Amino acid sequence: MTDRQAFGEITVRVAGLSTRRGDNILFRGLDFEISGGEALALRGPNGAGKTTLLLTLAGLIAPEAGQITFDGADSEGAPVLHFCGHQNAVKARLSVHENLNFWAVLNGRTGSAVAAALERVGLGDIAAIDAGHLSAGQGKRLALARLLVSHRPIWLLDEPMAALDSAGDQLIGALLDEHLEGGGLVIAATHDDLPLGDAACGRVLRLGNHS
Ligand SMILES: Nc1ncnc2c1ncn2[C@@H]1O[C@H](COP(=O)(O)OP(=O)(O)OP(=O)(O)O)[C@@H](O)[C@H]1O
Repeated sequence: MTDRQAFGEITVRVAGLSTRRGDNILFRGLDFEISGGEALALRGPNGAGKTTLLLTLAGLIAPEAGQITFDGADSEGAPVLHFCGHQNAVKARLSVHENLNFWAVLNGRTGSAVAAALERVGLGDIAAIDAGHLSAGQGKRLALARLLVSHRPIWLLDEPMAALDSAGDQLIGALLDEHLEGGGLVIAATHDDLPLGDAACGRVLRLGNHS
């Protein structure tokens, strides 16, 4: 582990994974492996199963068959992953600061302070307003700030660049690069290229018949 690494070695191994939604098996016999320092972009047409795969990896949908293992995960059972869905999980009547503080309490204050995380994502000046007033891109920035307040090595991100402006794309690129440099890993459903730096290890997994 180098000085820059925040996490120990971790590998996600997926073997023979099949997941059903309704009557349809969306993917069958899926095998892949991803380790700390790598980012895997899930690509494919609408309905291909990208979100479903993220939900399955997060343990929110039971697979039809196959195994998912997190090698190197803390044997004490400390949470290893963040799941950021395409809905931002924002409570409209709480302030921006209160929303993020809720997640810090729930997930553990193992990363940046709430105020620092809000500054980092560009919401420091509007921390006191009700989150219901946020624009779509600001809501996405608030969701991304959750990644910063609790240190977890595995980030599962659904459309992380959705609604972000070009500065927001640069922000997510910087956050991803730092996370990978620290030994974390990222699996992201996306229709666009992840804005990774040149040094980052980006891979692509295509889902669906038309990809
Ligand atoms: N609860 C459900 N019951 C039945 N089918 C479902 C359910 N949830 C999702 N599906 C179907 O599963 C398929 C995969 O959906 P999913 O959201 O994983 O696709 P996606 O690749 O993320 O798509 P997009 O690019 O549009 O976000 C879709 O055809 C969807 O209609």
